[in-house]
Amino acid sequence: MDEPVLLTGAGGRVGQAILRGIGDDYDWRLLDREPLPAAKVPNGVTDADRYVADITDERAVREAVADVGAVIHLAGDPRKTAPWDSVLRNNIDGTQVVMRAAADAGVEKFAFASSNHAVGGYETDERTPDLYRPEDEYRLDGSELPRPGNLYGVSKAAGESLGRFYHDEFGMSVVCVRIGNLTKDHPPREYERGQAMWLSHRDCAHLFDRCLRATYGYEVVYGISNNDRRYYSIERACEALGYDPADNSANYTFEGEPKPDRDTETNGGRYAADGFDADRAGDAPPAEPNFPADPDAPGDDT
Ligand SMILES: NC(=O)C1=CN([C@@H]2O[C@H](COP(=O)(O)OP(=O)(O)OC[C@H]3O[C@@H](n4cnc5c(N)ncnc54)[C@H](O)[C@@H]3O)[C@@H](O)[C@H]2O)C=CC1
Ligand SMILES: O=C1O[C@H](COP(=O)(O)O)[C@@H](O)[C@H](O)[C@H]1O
Repeated sequence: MDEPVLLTGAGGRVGQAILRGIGDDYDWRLLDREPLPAAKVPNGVTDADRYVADITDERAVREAVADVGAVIHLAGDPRKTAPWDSVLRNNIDGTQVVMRAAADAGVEKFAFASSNHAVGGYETDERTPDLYRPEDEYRLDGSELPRPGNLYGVSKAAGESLGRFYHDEFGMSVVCVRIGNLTKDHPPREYERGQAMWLSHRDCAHLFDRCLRATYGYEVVYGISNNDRRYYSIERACEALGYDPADNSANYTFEGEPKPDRDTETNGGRYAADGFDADRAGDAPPAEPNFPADPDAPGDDT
């Protein structure tokens, strides 16, 4: 892609996993409502390419999106316990502002960070916990209707719908990635559900790289690693995007330790050059988070 790529929510966990992996492969515009410290910014990204703005600020978003070829839209409230007023503003209204501005600017490709919680309602009492185990053959493949288990999931389903609209009515290529559970260096510890939907940092960066390079119309795919435990199919991501994940939560013990003789080497450090600090890039969010802490959020694994 010759034109710049706008990454919203660049300072967060997913944004940093992406920048750590493919930070020097694109000309980035980084947008976040929090200023990004140098350690979170790849080399070569100038001050002019960094936007401290809220995604509900239409004017700022239109400025950031001008002349970009693609958008990776991550900014929003990621808490599964997020209240309606927050997801309405940050996730639904914010996504509408970013998608509308992108469509008006003639952006070619738009990758939207959807979530497993858009389909959490399929995890019924009858299906769980078997669903989370390697022997279970039940699969969601992205063609099913959303079935949110919380208001956060509702907001992600709304984002997917906005994407459908901006594809059908404006011709923008849109891919909605229902991200599983991103953690760094090892799958979520002692958490069957999390291990079934683990997305490693390197697979995350690779998947969004494919979203920028592949040719597609409108897609809904699952963003998880190649886990033996899984109830989300990665087939569509492989077929439509050329996704080829490297990691599998089965290569780790239930406690999250690498199993001997398994390939668990992560690709940390590729971008450890001046300024951008790869060792810090994937760390948990800053001590003062944007949103009050999610009581159910995993500890320090992100
Ligand atoms: N981390 C995960 O495992 C998963 C994440 N997701 C989605 O991926 C996206 C990123 O998630 P994380 O990186 O984990 O969250 P995060 O909270 O670490 O990062 C979000 C970033 O967006 C920024 N932001 C939030 N609201 C904003 C607004 N109104 N305007 C401008 N910037 C804003 C924050 O400052 C923060 O830097 C979210 O949309 C989340 O729902 C979906 C599924 C799983
Ligand atoms: O959408 C999200 O999902 C992940 C995984 O969900 P969980 O129910 O296993 O915690 C979550 O960690 C992340 O914060 C959220 O944005």
